[in-house]
Formats: sequence, structure tokens, C-alpha cells
Amino acid sequence: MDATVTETWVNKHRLLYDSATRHPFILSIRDGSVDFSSFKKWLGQDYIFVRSFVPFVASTLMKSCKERNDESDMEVILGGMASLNDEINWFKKEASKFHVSLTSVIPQNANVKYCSFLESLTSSEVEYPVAISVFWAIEAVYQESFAHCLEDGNKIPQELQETCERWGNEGFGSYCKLLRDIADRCLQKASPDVIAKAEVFFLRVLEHEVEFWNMSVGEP
Ligand SMILES: Cc1ncc(CN)c(N)n1
Repeated sequence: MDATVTETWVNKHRLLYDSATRHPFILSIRDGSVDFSSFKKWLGQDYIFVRSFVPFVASTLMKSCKERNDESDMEVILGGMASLNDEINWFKKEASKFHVSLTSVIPQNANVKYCSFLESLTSSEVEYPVAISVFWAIEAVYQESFAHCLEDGNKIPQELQETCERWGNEGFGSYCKLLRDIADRCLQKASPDVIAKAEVFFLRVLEHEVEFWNMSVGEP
């Protein structure tokens, strides 16, 4: 069988894809050497990110409703919104466990840039295949990263086990696969221009994800 569009992208951009999904921060969680102050920094910044992610997902849901497409798209995206609601509550719980005050987190440069990138994609001018591909890529990076942490031989600190399971669990993996199938189905029917645009945005997601991890391990 021919490779799907997203498979082609991942293979073609393997180096960047691996930089996003096998980042030193993730590897340090897996091997237990993680610096807890980096983890706390990531926690506070990611809470802000997830709150900005919600309007983007809502705009993707709107685009899906306007398209004449498979009815199940709506359910999958709606399920994604519900899982983001859980994610927000989880961040609040985790922040209080780690004594991180979410109200005093100052968004760092990489986060601000990533959030404004997402905001630009909420425009109705951005085509559904582009938006759904971006949505898949964002979720897939976390799924692949944390699933890697959980693979055999890990030395995840006990306090971070739940974090890895949140995105590395099988259910989240199946949800990402559904998003990927939707993206591939839309891309298959899209014009060459739209496919090319979606690929560029896929690469930008990977770059933003790398910068986000870098920010978590960086100073201050
Ligand atoms: C930066 C980032 N990327 C992805 C996810 C997964 N929703 C997240 N929480 N944060």
C-alpha cells in the first residue's frame, strides 16, 4: 500500500520529527535524570499553552462542521476538546502538588510565539486539511514523546509517572491515530497547494515543539 501523506512527511522530515519527540528533556524524564525545576517550568508554561490550544481546536471543530465530510470527525474533535478540559484540570492539580503558582507564570518567548502561531490558524481562511494536520501533529508529538518515556527500561521518577501516562497511554495513542486518519483522508482529497501549505505548517509545529522543550530546560 502507498504511504499516506502524513507518513511521507514524517519520513521526509525524520530528523526534525525525532528532535521534537526525542528531545533531551523527554530523554531525561525517561532516564530519571530530569531536573525538577525544568519540569516545574514546563508545567507552568504548558498550562498557558493548553489554554491557547482550546480556541484553535474549537476553530478546527467549526471548520469540520462546515465541510461535507465523514460525520465522525466531529466526535473525534469534540473528544479532543473534552480531553483538553481534563488536561487543564490535571495541570491545576499537578501544579498544586509541585507548588507551582499558575496565576503568576509569565509566558516565555517560545510559548508566546507558539500561541500566536495557533491564533493565526484560527482564521477561517485556513483550510480544514491544514488545521486538522496541525492538530494531529501537536497531539502526536506529546503522545510519541511520553510513550517513549514509558517504553521498557525506563527509570521515570515516581512523581512523573502520571505525567508520562497522561499522554503516553494507549487511549491517547488511539485518539492520535484517529486524528491522523482524518488528516490523511482530508489531505488525500486536497489540492497540491493546500497539501504543500499543510506540510509547511507541520514543520512549523515541529519547530515550535522543539523550542518549547528547549525553553523548559533553558534559563532562568
Ligand atoms: C506544547 C504542547 N504540545 C502538545 C500538547 C498536547 N496537548 C501540549 N499539552 N503542549
